[in-house]
Order: sequence, then structure tokens, then C-alpha cells
Amino acid sequence: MNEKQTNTINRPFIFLNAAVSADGKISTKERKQVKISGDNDFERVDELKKESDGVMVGIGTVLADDPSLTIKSENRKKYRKNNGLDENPARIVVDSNGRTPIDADIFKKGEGKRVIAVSKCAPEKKIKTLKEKADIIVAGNDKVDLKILVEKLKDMGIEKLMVEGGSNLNWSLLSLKLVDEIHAFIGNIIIGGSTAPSLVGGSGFPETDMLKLKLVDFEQMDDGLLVRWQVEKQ
Ligand SMILES: NC(=O)C1=CN([C@@H]2O[C@H](COP(=O)(O)OP(=O)(O)OC[C@H]3O[C@@H](n4cnc5c(N)ncnc54)[C@H](O)[C@@H]3O)[C@@H](O)[C@H]2O)C=CC1
Ligand SMILES: Nc1nc(O)c(N)c(N[C@@H]2O[C@H](COP(=O)(O)O)[C@@H](O)[C@H]2O)n1
Repeated sequence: MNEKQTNTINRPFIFLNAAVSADGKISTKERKQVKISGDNDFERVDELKKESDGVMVGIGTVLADDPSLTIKSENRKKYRKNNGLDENPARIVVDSNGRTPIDADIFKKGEGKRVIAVSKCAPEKKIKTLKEKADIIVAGNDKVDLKILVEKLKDMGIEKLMVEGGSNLNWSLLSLKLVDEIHAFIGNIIIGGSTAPSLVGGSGFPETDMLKLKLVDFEQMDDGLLVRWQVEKQ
């Protein structure tokens, strides 16, 4: 993996990982989680987590899926422990208004650091409650400022950051040119539905300025295809 970045800001190496259907969707039209990956891909994702310092998701993903974002394999957790690391990478939620439920699985499951990134708009009361469970980073006025956030994460010692969606967070990071690589497992299902979220949501790039990717590698995995792209620096 080429971890060199050309962005001028001092940030971690950032890669997106996602499971997408053959028609490019990441969940149903009701934004309900779908099993797209097979066993080998879930193992690959677990290994990526083992090697990462942080795993980041948007609040939309927390509210829709309630993921734990933990490492599942005991051996991988042990490996991290033996290397002086927390069992799990830091779990980071991009959550402008401090909506992360206090009983979310990221708080209940596994050990390790939790970070909730909020904007200045987040109600003081919510911040106070979340502070009991997580480190709070305030970045941005009405929406989390992702450039500031990733710089702060780097300052905290996060060198390698895995982003596990969803669609809107992926868009924001890509449109700000904050992504180095995209790893996509393309599964053998069609989800369909024009409102089902795709790998990248948001307002979209203008035709004259679309983001270019360089194919790094691909392999057959489970009943699908694993593709790795590098985001070209412009
Ligand atoms: N198949 C897969 O690999 C994955 C699928 N998903 C799916 O993605 C869906 C969730 O995606 P989304 O609804 O798009 O939610 P999201 O997880 O991308 O969160 C977006 C939300 O984050 C907050 N936010 C704060 N600052 C932001 C900023 N600067 N840029 C962007 N967002 C910011 C906003 O409230 C925004 O609505 C769910 O249906 C989930 O199942 C999520 C992760 C992985
Ligand atoms: N890699 C992968 N394959 C699938 O088939 C999926 N549906 C997902 N989804 C995302 O993975 C997260 C689950 O995390 P935990 O197992 O709870 O730690 C969650 O955010 C899903 O959206 N990923």
C-alpha cells in the first residue's frame, strides 16, 4: 500500500472500505443494512481494522446499522495487545449535532478509544453526556469540518484511518480530496431502487471535474470481486 500523500495538510493515510452490490448500492432504499460480503471479505475487513489506528463512520451509519466497529477475531485483538495497542482501533463518529445514542454498540462493545466529532452547533447537554463515553472533538460551525478533524486525528497519533461509510461521509471526504485509496468488495446481488444509497452520495462532481482513480489491483473473492483504487492527486 502506497501511503504517500500529496495533500498539504498534515493528515493520516485515509482509505474508504465498503461492500457494494453489483449495481453500486451499499444498502436498501430504506437504508437498511444488507449482507453483501462473504466470509473471506469479512476476514479481509477484520484484518484491515487490525492494521488501522482509527475506523471512522458517519452518524447516518450509526443510526441505521448500530455497528460496533470492533475487531472480531480473538487472534487479531491479541496481536494488537501484544504490540502495545488497544484491542480495537479508535472508533470515530462524524456527528455534527451530537446525535450518537448513548446506548450505541460502539460504546457497549469492545475496549479502546471512542471519538465523537461534533460541530459548534451540537447542544451542550448532548456533549456533556457523550463526554462520559468518548473523547469529543469540536470542528466546524454547523457541520463537522473534516479537514480540521483529520488534522486533529493525526495529532492524536492516528496515522492510518479506515472509513467505513456511509454514502454522505464518503462524498464529503472525496470531494475535499481527503481520500488516498478506495477498497470495494463488489458482491453478487442487485439491490436496485433509485433512492438506495450508493458508494458515494452528496451533490456529485461536475462533468468537467470528476474524480479520477487508478486501478491498483483486483481479485476474485467469495462470489464477488475485490477492487482497490488509488485516488489520483489533481
Ligand atoms: N455496505 C457498506 O459497506 C456500508 C453501508 N453503509 C450504509 O450507508 C448508509 C448510511 O449512509 P448515510 O445515510 O449517507 O450516512 P453517513 O454514515 O455517511 O453519515 C452522514 C451524516 O454524517 C453527518 N455529517 C457531519 N459532518 C459531515 C460532513 N462534513 N460530511 C458528511 N456528513 C457529515 C451528517 O449528519 C450526515 O447526514 C446506511 O444505510 C448504511 O447501511 C454504511 C457503511 C458501510
Ligand atoms: N464489509 C461489509 N460487508 C457487508 O456485507 C456489509 N453489510 C458491511 N456493512 C458495514 O459494516 C459495518 C458493520 O460493523 P460491525 O460488524 O457492527 O462492526 C456497518 O457499518 C455496515 O454498514 N460491511
